Amino acid sequence: MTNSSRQWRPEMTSLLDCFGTPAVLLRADQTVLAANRAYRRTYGDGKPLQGRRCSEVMAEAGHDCRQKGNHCPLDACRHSGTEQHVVHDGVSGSAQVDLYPIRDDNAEVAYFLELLLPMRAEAAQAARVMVGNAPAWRNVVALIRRVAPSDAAVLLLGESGTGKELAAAAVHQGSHCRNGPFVPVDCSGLPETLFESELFGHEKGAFTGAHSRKIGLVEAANGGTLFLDEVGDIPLSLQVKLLRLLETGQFRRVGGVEPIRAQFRLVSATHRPLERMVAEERFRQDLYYRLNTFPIALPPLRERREDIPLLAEAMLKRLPAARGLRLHEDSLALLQGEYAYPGNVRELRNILERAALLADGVWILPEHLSDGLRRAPAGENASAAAVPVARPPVPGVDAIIPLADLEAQYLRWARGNHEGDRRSLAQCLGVSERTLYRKLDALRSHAQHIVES
Ligand SMILES: Nc1ncnc2c1ncn2[C@@H]1O[C@H](COP(=O)(O)OP(=O)(O)OP(=O)(O)O)[C@@H](O)[C@H]1O
Repeated sequence: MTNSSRQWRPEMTSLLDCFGTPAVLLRADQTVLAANRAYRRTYGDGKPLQGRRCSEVMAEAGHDCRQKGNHCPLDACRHSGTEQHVVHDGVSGSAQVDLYPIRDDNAEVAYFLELLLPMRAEAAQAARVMVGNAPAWRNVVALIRRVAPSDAAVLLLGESGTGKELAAAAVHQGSHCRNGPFVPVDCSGLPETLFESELFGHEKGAFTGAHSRKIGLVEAANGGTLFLDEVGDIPLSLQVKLLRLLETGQFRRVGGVEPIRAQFRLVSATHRPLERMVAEERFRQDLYYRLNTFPIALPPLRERREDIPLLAEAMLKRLPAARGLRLHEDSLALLQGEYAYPGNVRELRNILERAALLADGVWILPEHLSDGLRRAPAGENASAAAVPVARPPVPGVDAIIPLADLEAQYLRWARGNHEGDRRSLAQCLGVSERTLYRKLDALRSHAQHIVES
């Protein structure tokens, strides 16, 4: 089915009107096929928008997606054929953009359904830093959104580097304490002798060296969120003191007599198997129940490999050492390969940081990646990545390959990187639109053949 046969039908608009938030049906070349009332009101000044490109409509409404460096979910969806969820910034606020491919009888993507959900600034900020599109990760984000506005104690469970602190900050941002402080406490780094005074503070002269009164972390978290990181590392002897605080909401500074009241949202995290520790009597059961009102398990990176391109892209943008570096497709294949990432997302960030320092040119190449990664087999699904990966327009100059292969590679690159529609791409390539369709069709059936064989 071609774009021209995918015509507007009245039921499309009426179907979209079932959504309360702005919703629009798009063709692959970004033209609007149908838009609901909320979309027309918010972005179109109430005018009909059919046939116009969504990026133009958004730009006129002050949401210039491209200029602001927002990631285009339609491009990503066209490449991957899978739904996309991103956060876009505009002059009048941020919105979560959900994009779904709608398939025809032949399972070909016929249209794209885009839903825009306006977001509070804090929630948008949290979502932006919590990169990921894999179902397991989206589930984490959905649970955070659900629990954040409540008072429930959240327990984040997951291996080191899976994003527990990031998730704790997102709970804080989405809670009614968001204007208060977010106070992380690394429970594994506190020697037993210091635990009480760090947590509860001390009075002047409470012990040798206590030259002045000190406010503890619990008091500092008053009106905000107390994040107990590595809570499974608290020794048994101190667990009872923490339990008392959580049960009474009160504590005493070391050397003090006055009980002090503190109100805070409690979020804890651990990589330890707390349930087993309770069974082995290494962790108090009553404290476990206090902490564990709402558990959220964070998946290890090896169980959400499809997020590696997105994460890598986001990290390369943030790393000062990356200075516009691009990830070569062979490097991405290695990153998405069989490597187990024991250090999870933190390890991925470290790998990219090191690679950025080693790379001289524009590309991060396989030789810039760590040895452990290079020993693991490369992933087969790298080219089906959710994000269009920057790749050189022609293969390495030191290789002579069949012209037909070169043309196919170049076409794939041109299709992924050209900003305009098919007609303008055909013009740039110096061929007719029909020829371009024929060549792209041949590419598609070749890819299909590879998938099926
Ligand atoms: N989904 C994500 N999107 C973007 N960055 C992430 C994501 N998950 C983790 N990171 C980054 O990975 C690093 C480690 O994350 P974080 O400190 O939250 O992990 P953690 O589970 O608390 O680790 P630990 O248990 O060792 O304290 C941070 O730099 C964080 O910004």
